[in-house]
Amino acid sequence: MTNQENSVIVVMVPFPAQGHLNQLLHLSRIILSYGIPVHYVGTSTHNRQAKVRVHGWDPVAVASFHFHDCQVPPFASPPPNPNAAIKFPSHLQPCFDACHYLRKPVTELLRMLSSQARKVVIIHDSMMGSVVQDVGSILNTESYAFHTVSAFSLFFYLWESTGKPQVNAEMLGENDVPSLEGCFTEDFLEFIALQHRYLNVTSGSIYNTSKVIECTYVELLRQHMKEKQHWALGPFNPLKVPEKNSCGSRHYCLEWLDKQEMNSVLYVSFGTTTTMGDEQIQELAIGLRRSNQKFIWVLRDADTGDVFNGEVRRPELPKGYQDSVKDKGLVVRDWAPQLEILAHPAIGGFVSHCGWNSCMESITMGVPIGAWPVHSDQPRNAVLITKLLKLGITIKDWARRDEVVTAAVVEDAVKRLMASKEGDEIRKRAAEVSGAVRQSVAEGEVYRKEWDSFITHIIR
Ligand SMILES: O=c1ccn([C@@H]2O[C@H](COP(=O)(O)OP(=O)(O)O[C@H]3O[C@H](CO)[C@@H](O)[C@H](O)[C@H]3O)[C@@H](O)[C@H]2O)c(=O)[nH]1
Repeated sequence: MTNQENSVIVVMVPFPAQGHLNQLLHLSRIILSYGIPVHYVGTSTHNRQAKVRVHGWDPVAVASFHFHDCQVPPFASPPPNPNAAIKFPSHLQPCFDACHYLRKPVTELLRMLSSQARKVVIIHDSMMGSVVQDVGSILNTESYAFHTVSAFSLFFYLWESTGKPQVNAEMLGENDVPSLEGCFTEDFLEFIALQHRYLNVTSGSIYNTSKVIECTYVELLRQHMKEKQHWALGPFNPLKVPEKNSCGSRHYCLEWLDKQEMNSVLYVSFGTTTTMGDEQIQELAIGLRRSNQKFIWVLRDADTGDVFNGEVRRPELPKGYQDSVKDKGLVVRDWAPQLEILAHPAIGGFVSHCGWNSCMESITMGVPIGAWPVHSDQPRNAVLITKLLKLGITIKDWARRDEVVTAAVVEDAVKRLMASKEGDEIRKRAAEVSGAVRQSVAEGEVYRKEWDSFITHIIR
């Protein structure tokens, strides 16, 4: 056998939305560090999106992955609706539905790779089950589902959808778990159910979480799916970010942060799938100003299905706002280097929608969260962060999700988080938990053990 025929290769099949593309790209970097070649498969648009938005490590490193650009028929890429009753980004559904066309090219690629290697290991987003449904018919292949959400929210989703079977462990926090009402559109719930039907053909499940923070829920998932192997391989995001990018430059907001005192700046960002209505933007703007705290606010609409084409709405701020917060606040309208911002010592708090990437990035960087969930798994992540891990406070109460969060609520919450004894205590705890997660990455500790077990398993 040649070296190549004797080799194991990994193929990543991500779901085409930033919070998903990003996690499998981070995972690719770690797998490559074990000397295992990584192939990353998607539409040309989404591969390009993943590459241009690499964060926390040198984008030049992506040249080491094999990207496969698949062609799919053009899909509609409408703008988001800021006034929709359910805030789930339903404008992305045509893009999600277009994944259907990836089944054929992905199967062809897997057949081709399986003839060249001893084993092909497919790691696919759990939302891409239908795309990799032919894996069972291809020699030398095995597949693993990657779940992009917290073990906490995934466990409760699976547990509820299978009629709440008896579990052995104590059900920590069950009474605090909000229902899924208002979290998804019907179309997307159907989409999830369809994709989950293919989970039974996978050999195991991978999570971007750490046992340091979610041991109970990883264990509950293990009990719930006893026939599968489970690995908590997070955090995927780097723990140490480079000072400068490969061109030697830094984003202007990092330069601004350099001039601020430690823990003195609040970071406000709602990820890539949130679009706020004008009234909510006005209230948030006024509340931030009245809090009298320094802030960086990333004010963008949700991504569209194709982020490189189409009109982008520029949400309106109150008249003269930017001048009125000069020296105190920065409003960033474009892509912000979030991981680098959270890693900066001047950041002392994060107003977040609680997307799982943002939660993991904030936890690893030791930044407490003001939780403002908007849709999907976010209300449950908010409970995990505020009630179970005690790493933040609630800003938007999910029970009152249909109401605008007023400037007075924003002002009060920002002061609590940034300028109160309560905030200082949560910051101290956030630093301790971040330290424990970092410690877990050391030789012989829990993160290494999970990785050693996973790599030994896939190269066997
Ligand atoms: O200007 C920006 C905006 C975002 N980000 C990054 O984009 C990612 C956003 O991911 P996340 O925080 O998870 O939010 P969403 O984009 O909303 O993620 C979707 O996907 C996640 C994973 O499934 C879910 O947990 C969320 O609820 C879902 O909305 C993070 O890595 C951020 O660091 C930037 O770097 N700069």
